[in-house]
Amino acid sequence: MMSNLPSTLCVVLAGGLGRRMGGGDKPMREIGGRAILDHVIERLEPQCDGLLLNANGDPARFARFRLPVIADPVEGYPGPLAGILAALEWTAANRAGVEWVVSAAGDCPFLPRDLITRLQEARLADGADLAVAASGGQVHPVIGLWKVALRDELRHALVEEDLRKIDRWTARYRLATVSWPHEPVDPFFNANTLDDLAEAERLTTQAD
Ligand SMILES: Nc1nc2c(ncn2[C@@H]2O[C@H](COP(=O)(O)OP(=O)(O)OP(=O)(O)O)[C@@H](O)[C@H]2O)c(=O)[nH]1
Ligand SMILES: [Mg+2]
Repeated sequence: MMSNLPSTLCVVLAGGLGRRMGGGDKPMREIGGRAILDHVIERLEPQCDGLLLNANGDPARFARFRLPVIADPVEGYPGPLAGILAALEWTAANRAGVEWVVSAAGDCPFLPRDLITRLQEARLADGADLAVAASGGQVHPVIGLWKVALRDELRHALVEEDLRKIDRWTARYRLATVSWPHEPVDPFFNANTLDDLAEAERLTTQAD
């Protein structure tokens, strides 16, 4: 990262089933002639010290992105916390010294270009363990800054306690919340349905 903030990896969460869109990989759906994942990578790559892709099934379908593809380390599609756990455990095993991971959803084509800086700065300013993003008065806990050292506690919560909701896990820690303006385009707009894809196509001309 081009600052004096701590080294931070980024994980793109693409581990969901995309049921509201009829299944398949939402990040591979196209907007403006490119996969949503291309938009996500273009926005995140300059901000971080390495990108990971969390996805289940055959990693070969993502080969052209040339990213490490890491599967959920727990079975049964328990939700985005599984992808966050995958990233924290991968980072601990493969990138010694990196203490922070930012997660972003793979269906968000307009992510802020200052996402990591602002999450890290808020976390430091508040003396927090974690930070999450918000816009338009809504918190988006899938987009957050996570401490690698909390991986065992997260694994315990997921596996032993069957905890699923991100909010229920973050409530256990000191949490910073960082808001972004949602005009002209909500940077956390996410494409969940085919109608959302059409909406994203319209918004792409207005996004920065
Ligand atoms: N690793 C992992 N990520 C998940 C899981 N479920 C959802 N996600 C991710 O969490 C983010 C937000 O989830 P949704 O927008 O609901 O995506 P989804 O679950 O694929 O879609 P629906 O089935 O329509 O709800 C997306 O980036 C998903 O890829 C899961 O079980 N494992
Ligand atoms: Mg979504």
